[in-house]
Amino acid sequence: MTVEQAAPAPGRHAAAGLLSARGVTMRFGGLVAVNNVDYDVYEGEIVGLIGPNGAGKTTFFNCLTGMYKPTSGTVSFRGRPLRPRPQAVTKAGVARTFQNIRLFANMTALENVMVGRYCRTTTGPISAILHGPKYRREERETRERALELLRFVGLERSADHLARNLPYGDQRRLEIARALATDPGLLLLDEPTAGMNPQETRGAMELIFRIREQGLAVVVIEHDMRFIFNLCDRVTCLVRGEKLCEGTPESVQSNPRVIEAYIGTGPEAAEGA
Ligand SMILES: Nc1ncnc2c1ncn2[C@@H]1O[C@H](COP(=O)(O)OP(=O)(O)OP(=O)(O)O)[C@@H](O)[C@H]1O
Repeated sequence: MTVEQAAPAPGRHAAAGLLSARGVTMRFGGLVAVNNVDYDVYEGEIVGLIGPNGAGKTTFFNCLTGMYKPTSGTVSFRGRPLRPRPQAVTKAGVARTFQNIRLFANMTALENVMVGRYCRTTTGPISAILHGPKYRREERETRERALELLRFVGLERSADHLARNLPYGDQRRLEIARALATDPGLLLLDEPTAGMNPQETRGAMELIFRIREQGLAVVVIEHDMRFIFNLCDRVTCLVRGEKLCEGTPESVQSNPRVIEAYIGTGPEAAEGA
């Protein structure tokens, strides 16, 4: 498959790449879910990853975040190779949310965000067990930061509510707050508006813009094309595990190969594209 690649907007990519994937391939037995994908994300941009069902988007996210060890290829972040282990990737500064929300259902919203924060705390096991001064200070700071993040995503009033009792859209926001608690430089969102009503979707877009204002880069997988094209600086389209094209929302939206890839996957997608 030939990849059509739009030239980057002048000046936009003068900065060094934040995340860089080269030749990433993921096979499941005989199925090649991701095939030799090169991918770059630059500081402070919002990029979209689109493609019909089964195109390999989530598998690619899993390769970027250490959930899967790619069959071949490399991923680096801030110029350093990323070890394909979720914890190592999080510590390096890449956070993600999941297509199917993965919160601790029986913990409060605040506790969920605090859990995200623990990858940045340094209290050793002895101090934690004895609740020593260092533990208490870190616990207080963790709590304050978690509250700040709940405010940032608009959930401050739900801090003490159990995650499972939150409305669906709020659960998605909570997942984002928990991801932000790890202090990432790059946030990967897998279908952040799935199941949301139009008002919640507008809220999610506004939240992603505010996350970028904090200096983060964001990659978004979405089936809602209007959302993607209104939100993103750049869009990449995957089809059958391969990169079909990449460029500005306008160029991708009007690309006949993208439209063709969506036709046959359902009227909704074709209409959206
Ligand atoms: N763990 C796995 N084992 C075997 N096959 C898998 C596995 N995960 C994904 N696949 C297959 O890899 C292909 C890509 O799936 P993936 O979920 O990455 O696509 P997607 O673009 O995210 O799809 P969707 O938009 O429907 O979420 C599909 O054919 C899927 O069935």
